[in-house]
Amino acid sequence: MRILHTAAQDGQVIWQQVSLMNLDEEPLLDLFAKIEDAGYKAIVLTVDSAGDRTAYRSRRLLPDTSISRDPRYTFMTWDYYKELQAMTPLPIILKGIQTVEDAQMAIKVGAPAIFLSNHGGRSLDGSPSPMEIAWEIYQEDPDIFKKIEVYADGGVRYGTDVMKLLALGVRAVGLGRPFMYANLYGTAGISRVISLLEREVTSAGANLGLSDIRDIDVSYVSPRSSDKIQFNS
Ligand SMILES: Cc1cc2nc3c(=O)[nH]c(=O)nc-3n(C[C@H](O)[C@H](O)[C@H](O)COP(=O)(O)O)c2cc1C
Repeated sequence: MRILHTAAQDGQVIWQQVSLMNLDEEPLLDLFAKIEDAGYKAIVLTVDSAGDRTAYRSRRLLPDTSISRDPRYTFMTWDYYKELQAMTPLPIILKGIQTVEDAQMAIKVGAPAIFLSNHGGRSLDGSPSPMEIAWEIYQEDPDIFKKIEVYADGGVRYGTDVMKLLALGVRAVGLGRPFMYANLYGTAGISRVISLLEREVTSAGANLGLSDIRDIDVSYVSPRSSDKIQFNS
């Protein structure tokens, strides 16, 4: 944890993801104190994934490394979230929000931000992608995007995925496996992913007639069917 933070560039904001499984290793207050001391700016708490991860494809190829989740996951409630938030001055961002109702509850309990995520589909096959969740939120309660910071990850592969999520009101997106796979080529691989994405986002923005990415809004996208979104051009 400390090593990662030491590697951060000046001004780079780093968050620490935690699962309740970490409780097996150390008491929560100690864990939170370590995260605070190391200089992280937020804690990202995984609130779903109560069961074992499924990781379907790797299970067919690799030895079974599944671990039973801590049974305390079943006690993950909104009240428990409030207790956790009271233990640290750092904002605790809820990761794994998949419905408009849970996004509304997050606002109600005063969460600073939420992460729409299905963990890249590794936890529960068939769970909605962040694009589908963001679209559901936009249709049913678009003010959510104004009331709370909404981030998203899972299946973001192209610049156009980034743009569609931002158009719906998501503030920032995350990518998992593209960076993991690129890391096989070390710094060069990571730089390549960043430059590809940068180019894709820039050219999608230009083709949409945007001069500043901050001007993107929902008028730039429309539904093709209930679960697919296309650009308006
Ligand atoms: C090997 C691997 C391990 C992961 N471990 C965790 C984890 O411990 N906790 C968590 O919240 N998400 C975990 N994730 C999910 C990522 O944080 C992220 O949500 C996901 O990879 C985003 O989807 P993408 O890979 O399609 O971009 C893991 C993902 C991968 C590929």
